[in-house]
Amino acid sequence: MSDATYLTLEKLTLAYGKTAAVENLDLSIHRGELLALLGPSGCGKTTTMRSIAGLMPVRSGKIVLDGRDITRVSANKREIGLVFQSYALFPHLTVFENVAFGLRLQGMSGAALTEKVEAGLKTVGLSDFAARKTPDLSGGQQQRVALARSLVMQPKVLMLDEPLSNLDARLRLEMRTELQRVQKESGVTMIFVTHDQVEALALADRIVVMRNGAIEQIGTPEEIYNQPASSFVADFVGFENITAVKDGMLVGPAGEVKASGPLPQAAGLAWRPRSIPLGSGPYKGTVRGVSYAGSSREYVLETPLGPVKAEVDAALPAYALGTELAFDLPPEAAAPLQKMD
Ligand SMILES: Nc1ncnc2c1ncn2[C@@H]1O[C@H](COP(=O)(O)OP(=O)(O)OP(=O)(O)O)[C@@H](O)[C@H]1O
Repeated sequence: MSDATYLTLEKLTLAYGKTAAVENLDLSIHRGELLALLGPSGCGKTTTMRSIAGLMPVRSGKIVLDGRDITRVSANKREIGLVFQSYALFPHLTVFENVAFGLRLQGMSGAALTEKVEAGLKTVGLSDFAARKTPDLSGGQQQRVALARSLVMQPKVLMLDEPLSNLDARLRLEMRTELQRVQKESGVTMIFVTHDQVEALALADRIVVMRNGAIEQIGTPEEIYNQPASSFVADFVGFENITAVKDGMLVGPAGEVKASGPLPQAAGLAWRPRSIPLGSGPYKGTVRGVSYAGSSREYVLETPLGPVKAEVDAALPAYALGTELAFDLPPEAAAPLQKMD
C-alpha cells in the first residue's frame, strides 16, 4: 500500500429525489488499500459505493480515480469492479465461462483468455472447479467465482457489498482470510461495505465509520477499536458503558456520580465491560443480570448512573442476582470521547 491518494471523493452529495443520502463526504483512499465502509443500516454505505461504481448519479462534488475525474464517466468505463452480495453468477455457465465472461466481451479469446481465466481461478483457489456449473458450488466457492470474475478484469478498484454476509459462520472466517490473501497478492485496491464491526476490524487496513450519510471517524482497526472519537463509534465497537463528563462528575442516563480520579479533557468516557472492576471501588450497584459466556461472566448492575455492564473471569466466584456490589469506573481505564450524542 502506498501513501499516495488513489481514489478521492470530494464534497460528495448523493440524493434520492429530494432526500440526501450522503452529504459533503470527503474521503481519500490509497492505492492497494483494503478499506471498509462500516455503519448501521441506512447510513449511506451502499449509496456511496454505488456512486463510486457509477451506478448512482452524483448530485454535487467530485470523484477522482488515479488522477482522472470520473464523476460523469459511465460505469463501464470506470475500471471499477463490483462484487454483489448475491454474486449474480450465470447458472447455466461453467465456472470457467463465468470468469471468462467479461474478458470475452472485451474481445479476448484463445490462449490469452485461457491463461487469464486460469490465473484468476488459481488466485481464488478454484483451479479444480473450472468445468463445474455454478449452482453445484458451495456459497463460499460461488463467492470465489464472483471474486475471480472481477479480478481478471484488472479493475483499478474492486468494491464488495457485504461480501461475507451470505456465508455461514465457519465459511465466513475462511473467506475473511481468503479475501485478505487475494487482496494482498493481487495488490488491488478494495473497498468493502459492511455493518459488521468484527468483519471490518478483522479485514480492513482502514475503517470508515459512517452515520447518517456522513463520516463519523476514519482510522485503522486499532484506532477505531481502542480510541473511538465519539459515543456513537464507542457504542458500535462494544464500549457498553458510556458517560458524559461535566465539572468532575460522570453523567449517566439515570444520574451522576463524582469521578473516582482525575478526568482527561473529553466530552465523555467509555469503558468496555471488562474494564469495570467489581467488588471494590467507590460506587455501589445491585446485580440485576448475570450471563455466563464460557471464560467470563457478564453482570448488569443497577446503579445511580443507570445500568453498568461488567465482565469478570468465570473462574471467580459468581454473584447472585440482587447482590449489592462495590464497583469503580476508573477514568484512567476509559477511552476519552471527543463527541457525545
Ligand atoms: N432507492 C432508494 N430510494 C430512496 N431512498 C433510498 C433508496 N436507497 C436508499 N435510500 C435511502 O438512502 C439512505 C442510505 O441508504 P443506503 O442503502 O446507502 O444505506 P446502507 O448504509 O447501505 O444500508 P444497508 O446496510 O441497509 O444496506 C437511507 O436513508 C435509505 O433509506
